[in-house]
Amino acid sequence: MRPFDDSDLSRDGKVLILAYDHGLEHGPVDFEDVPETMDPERVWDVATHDAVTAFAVQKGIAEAYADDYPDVNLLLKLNGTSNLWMGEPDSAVNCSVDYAAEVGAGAVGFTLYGGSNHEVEMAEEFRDIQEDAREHDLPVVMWSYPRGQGVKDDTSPSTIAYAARQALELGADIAKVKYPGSPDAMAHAVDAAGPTKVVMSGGSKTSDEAFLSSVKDAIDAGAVGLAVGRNVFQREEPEKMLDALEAVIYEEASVDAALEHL
Ligand SMILES: O=P(O)(O)OC[C@H]1O[C@](O)(COP(=O)(O)O)[C@@H](O)[C@@H]1O
Repeated sequence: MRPFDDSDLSRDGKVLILAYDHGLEHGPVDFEDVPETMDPERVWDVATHDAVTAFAVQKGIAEAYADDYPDVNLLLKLNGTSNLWMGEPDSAVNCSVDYAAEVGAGAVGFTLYGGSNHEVEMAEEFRDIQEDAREHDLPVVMWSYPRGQGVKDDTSPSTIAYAARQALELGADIAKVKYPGSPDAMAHAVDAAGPTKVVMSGGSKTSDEAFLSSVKDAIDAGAVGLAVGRNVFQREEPEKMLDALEAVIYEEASVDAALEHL
């Protein structure tokens, strides 16, 4: 397993990945609340905040802007699907690890839909990516999202523990999982992941307090941090939410103290 240290994805052993692949995964509808976020440059600017340890984007967004943001740690997502796809969950590999390294990535990301009819092919694709990433010494983040025919409840404690374990078994350095609803269930997922670190997925935009409380619970349960998109960039003042997350994730602040940043 690749050493998890302060040189790449983490700050003081903690992680805050700002995700901005929504234009592909969900479409421009995700930018309607704050229309300026349609412009990738606006969100690259947000990603320069000290709290952000990596910025997750697709290849096209990386190619167009990465050179202008040398201080942003680029996490290149290597597969993705649009919401227009109506089949069983699947995600097309659209970038190689070699090309990610060429574009300047400090880490790579891959979505695996465990339980989908396409799980076998996706796991095989991940094998190549994981081994190529080792060659390049790039950490691998798995968006481990059980989904599809084999999955009844994609956020149940047992499903999320399985998602975390699947990331370990297949060789990911970090498992990005949905919050399973309680600190105990998150702690169980963290146990299941063993040496693979766990980050919580942000999800759709919620109230400041509900969102920060779930982040706090996840950190207290042993998650190393968060991979978040909408709960940051769909706010009018995303930097203030990053200030609040910085307090919760790196400074062990209470939710009430963090809320003062907003
Ligand atoms: O597949 P879903 O659940 O719609 O969400 C996928 C999105 O969620 C993320 O994993 C995290 O972003 P959010 O914090 O906005 O949920 C993105 O990288 C991705 O675009």
